[in-house]
Amino acid sequence: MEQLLWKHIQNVRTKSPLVHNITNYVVMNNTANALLAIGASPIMAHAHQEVEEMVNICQALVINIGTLDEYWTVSMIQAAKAANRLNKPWILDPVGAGATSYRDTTLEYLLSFRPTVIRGNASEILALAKLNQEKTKGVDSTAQSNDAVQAAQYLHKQFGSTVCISGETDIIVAEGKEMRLFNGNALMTKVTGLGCTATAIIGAFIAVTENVAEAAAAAISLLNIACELVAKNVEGPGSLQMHLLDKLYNLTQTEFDQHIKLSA
Ligand SMILES: Nc1ncnc2c1ncn2[C@@H]1O[C@H](COP(=O)(O)OP(=O)(O)O)[C@@H](O)[C@H]1O
Ligand SMILES: Cc1ncsc1CCOP(=O)(O)O
Ligand SMILES: [Mg+2]
Repeated sequence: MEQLLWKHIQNVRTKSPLVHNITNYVVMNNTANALLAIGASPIMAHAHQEVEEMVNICQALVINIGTLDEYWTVSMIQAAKAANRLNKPWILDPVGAGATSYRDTTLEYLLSFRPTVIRGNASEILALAKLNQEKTKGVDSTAQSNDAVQAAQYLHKQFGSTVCISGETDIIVAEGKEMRLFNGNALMTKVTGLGCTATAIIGAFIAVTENVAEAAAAAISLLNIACELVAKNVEGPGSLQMHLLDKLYNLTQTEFDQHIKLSA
């Protein structure tokens, strides 16, 4: 499995897929840079006049509802609809699901276009499956990944999506499959947008990888091993964020093989 995942990483580096992102103001620059660092080609575009055409030329679409507003919601729906019609792989990041009814209504509509992958923290996955009535605190999780496995299975059954629950352990739920990934570093929770970065990177991997669960596992392992290695030599979140781009860019197969921890 580990060798297979490294092959997917190399594939992204050589094929350089065009990844269309409709994401939030907080992370736009960071996620574009992370996509470039792993070898993909990002484009951020949300104008109603061009969204459908953009989905047509890209190899994958990323929709992230972090800083929703009326105009962007329409862009997201146009894009998700087009991806579904054109059979393009697309990933949904339900940032802050359950925090407000506006987010939930928008997410309900987006889910109807059957995202290839859904990636969120445990609170968001729980809210999305409407299995808990508690309010999400905001964009950060108040639950553990394990608590959301049933919710992820429900979402998979309902929408056919591969579901990635992020946290200290990342869990990937797909058809008859549950993978657990144990890389990463707690300092990652102190840098905004690393969940969004995970989502964008998965977007690049589903563009070039047929097996969606493997694509997600390769993407998450790449990000988390890079952070883990960088975290050893940094003083705090600021330098983690900066050095992460370098490590995403130059991570070697030896480093990957020596550090990857998963159960498939
Ligand atoms: N306590 C932790 N230890 C190691 N890695 C973590 C931890 N918490 C989150 N991560 C990693 O940080 C990234 C973002 O996850 P998370 O914080 O759950 O997302 P979000 O930012 O959307 O809430 C994921 O790649 C995840 O594996
Ligand atoms: C803080 C914040 N507010 C709206 S979007 C956003 C970024 C959330 O990023 P992540 O979910 O990756 O931590
Ligand atoms: Mg998030």
